[in-house]
Amino acid sequence: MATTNLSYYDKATIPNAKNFRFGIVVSEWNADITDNLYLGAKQALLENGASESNIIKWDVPGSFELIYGCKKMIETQKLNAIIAIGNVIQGETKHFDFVCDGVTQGIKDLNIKYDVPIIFCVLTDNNKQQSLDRSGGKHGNKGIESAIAAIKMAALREF
Ligand SMILES: Nc1c(NC[C@H](O)[C@H](O)[C@H](O)CO)[nH]c(=O)[nH]c1=O
Ligand SMILES: CC(=O)[C@@H](O)COP(=O)(O)O
Repeated sequence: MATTNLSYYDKATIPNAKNFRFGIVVSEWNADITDNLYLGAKQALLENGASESNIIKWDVPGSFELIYGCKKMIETQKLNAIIAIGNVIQGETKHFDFVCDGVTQGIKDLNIKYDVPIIFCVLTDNNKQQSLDRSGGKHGNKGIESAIAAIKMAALREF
């Protein structure tokens, strides 16, 4: 089993985020899951020095819209890193595959095109329980993991 605890990190190894400005784009699909991912990410940013006023949150309808939301945020806001938050759960059809692949490729492309790191905080799960387990459940909160990645990448971007 590849899953590790998504929330554990050594605070002593994390750069201070006090001078960084973060964007968080959150999908409204499966909002009970994405809200917990967002709260985990925001709390981790604040615990590592970020100011509440330096965390900009936008909502989009679904994970596929994370692509445009992140693009627009980069083009209109002065940010050090962005966290893209979504939760895609397998349904009856292949739509899951296309949404997951589309948002993955889209966010990858934005990371190549622009000089603002976008962290992939999209849970792509077989069922709801897997989503619950990874948004504050037995496997931790991927929002926390993503916030730490955002801080580290914002620091790397300063080089
Ligand atoms: N089924 C899920 C979706 N589907 C909606 C798409 O993301 C998109 O909003 C729609 O195709 C219109 O462009 N989105 C999720 O985030 N999670 C799902 O489980
Ligand atoms: C993963 C999704 O996009 C979701 O809408 C799948 O629903 P379904 O495949 O049952 O239509």
